[in-house]
Amino acid sequence: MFERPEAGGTVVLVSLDFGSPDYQDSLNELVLLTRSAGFKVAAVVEGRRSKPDAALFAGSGKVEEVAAAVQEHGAGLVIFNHELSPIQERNLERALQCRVLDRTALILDIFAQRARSGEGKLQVELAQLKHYATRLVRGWTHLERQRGGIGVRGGPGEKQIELDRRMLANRIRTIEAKLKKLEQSRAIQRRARNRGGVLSVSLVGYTNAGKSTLFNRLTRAGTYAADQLFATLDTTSRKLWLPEVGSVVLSDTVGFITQLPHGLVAAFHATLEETAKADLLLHVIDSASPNRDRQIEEVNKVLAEIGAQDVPQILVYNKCDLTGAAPDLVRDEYGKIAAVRLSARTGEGVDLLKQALEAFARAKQPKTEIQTEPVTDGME
Ligand SMILES: Nc1nc2c(ncn2[C@@H]2O[C@H](COP(=O)(O)OP(=O)(O)OP(=O)(O)O)[C@@H](O)[C@H]2O)c(=O)[nH]1
Ligand SMILES: [Mg+2]
Repeated sequence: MFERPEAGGTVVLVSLDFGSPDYQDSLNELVLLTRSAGFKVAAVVEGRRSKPDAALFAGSGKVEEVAAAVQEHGAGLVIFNHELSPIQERNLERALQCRVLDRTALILDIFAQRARSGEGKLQVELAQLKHYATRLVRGWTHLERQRGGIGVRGGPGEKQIELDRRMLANRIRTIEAKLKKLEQSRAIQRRARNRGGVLSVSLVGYTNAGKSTLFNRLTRAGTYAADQLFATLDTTSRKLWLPEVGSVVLSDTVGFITQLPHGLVAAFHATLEETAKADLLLHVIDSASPNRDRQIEEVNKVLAEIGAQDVPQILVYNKCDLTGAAPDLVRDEYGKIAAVRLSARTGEGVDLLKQALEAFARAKQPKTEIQTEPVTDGME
């Protein structure tokens, strides 16, 4: 009904507090997401409710307040910090006379802008189609009810929607088949690498933690690093050479975020599976973020969802230039390196991380290959 707003366009954000302790964090994150998508935030309309309104999500007084803000700032888009039902979205667009997006659609929009590789683009398209398909189906049952039940057939609207649904379903199947093929060829590559005994290390972490900056630091590759959420969408892998160990395959991955839409997690499953099969995860943390601990938890939750909870982790407390803490290396009670504090931006502490990788690789080598000294894991 409304055109997709231009990047750089002005938007009004709407965020309602239903009493969740994470409310302020999720609002701050929405502002960052909106900027990352290339929009300017003109106003934030906030409110408090016990539960969403069935028709408009917000109360009608709140919707009037939003409409006034849209008018005042000449906004072309309103973004809700929540999931809207298709009906709420439609009612709101009618009431506000402008395009309305929910949080999921905003994240999908960012993903669509960022995907670079063929596979990444297919994954995003799949997530978008699935998002759209549920809307169409729900819209359809809604129409059906208006027409007086399932018995009434043959209206032109229904035929069109039925056709759209079939086309969508076909496209979804085609994409899924293509993704499956890509996944298989990646599995073959992975097997070849494993046979060669090459260690695989994945950088994981919350979006904006500094994974790509660290990846570049370690490999000197020109991966897109930016102060945006979801700057990286495709898994990039490069070989890194460590003096005592030889080659290591290092992968940069998509960042995690709270309330990542479910369809998206599924869509990126194939890419994230790489992560689950790595020998070691470098869990990169923005130690300067006020939400540091919540973000660590969230990342571990997603790792568990993709079956990577048992892959060994080294925590990388990044951005130590901002916190003022000196680079450092922390061992656990068994002498294994558990965490490294560094700054990917200035490079201080990156040598410690290389040491940690070397120590991990040495400990992981099959015992038969070790001739001179037994593996002690640094235990004494
Ligand atoms: N001060 C400081 N800034 C850093 C450091 N590392 C990264 N940054 C900045 O943090 C922002 C995010 O960095 P990225 O490397 O793109 O983060 P990412 O984890 O790859 O983010 P996504 O790809 O969006 O998940 C950029 O503006 C970086 O310049 C650091 O050690 N110190
Ligand atoms: Mg990145």
